[in-house]
Amino acid sequence: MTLLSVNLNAVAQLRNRRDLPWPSVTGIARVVLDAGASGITIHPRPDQRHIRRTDVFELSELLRADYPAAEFNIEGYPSDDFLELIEAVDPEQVTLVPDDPAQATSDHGWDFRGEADFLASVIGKLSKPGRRISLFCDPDAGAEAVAAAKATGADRIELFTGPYGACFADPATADQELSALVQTTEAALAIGLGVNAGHDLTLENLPAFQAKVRGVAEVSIGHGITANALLMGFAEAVRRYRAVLSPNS
Ligand SMILES: CC(=O)[C@@H](O)[C@H](O)COP(=O)(O)O
Ligand SMILES: NCC(=O)COP(=O)(O)O
Repeated sequence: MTLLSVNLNAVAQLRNRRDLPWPSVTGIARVVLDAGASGITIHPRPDQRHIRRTDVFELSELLRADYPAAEFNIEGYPSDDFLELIEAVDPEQVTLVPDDPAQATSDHGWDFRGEADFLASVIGKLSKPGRRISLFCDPDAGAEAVAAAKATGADRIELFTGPYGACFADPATADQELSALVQTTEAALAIGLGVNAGHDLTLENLPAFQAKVRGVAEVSIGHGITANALLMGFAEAVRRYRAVLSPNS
């Protein structure tokens, strides 16, 4: 079974359009956990364009108080501020991503060999019982790279599925991407490194991914699931507004 962690970055970004508290990030967290998601993912970025520092603490309190079995997964570049946030919030999973502060979104995995000493030192600081460390990983990283990832002390890699999502409409290219993802996954699992996956996974591209890339422990999905939720929810919202405007029609 592959667990679903719902990324709430997009919900926070929608909320941030106005100086208003809705859509509520903790409110949507409740909805997705009540619906069976196994955890919540956030990627607080330095400019707080979506998840704000206050969201991180509010989500942590919610999970601790009402959803103790849910996993809190915090993603980000291991800056001093990020490490201090992790220390304060103490999530079950930390996913380290090699993003620079100005980056629009995550678009590549770590260079495990080039950054080996840095990653080992960060993981040494972050590791503790009950916390998992995952490293964002290029889909075609291959066996040598995942061995280097394992040597840093990480528990898992997170496969960057953006390139697969981007080429899904072209079956031949998507098949090549899936083969690369399978090879990287098998190499990781063979040496005892767990595998997560995420970025641009959708209801359309997830079935083929799930059928071919076996052994993935968790997927984190945000943008696609938020788009689906809007589409699936707009009709009911319109009906309710119309009922207020024309109660007897
Ligand atoms: C690490 C990763 O895969 C990203 O999907 C990230 O969490 C998304 O960040 P944005 O929501 O800021 O694009
Ligand atoms: N780690 C990937 C993630 O959390 C969600 O990415 P996306 O579905 O918003 O592209």
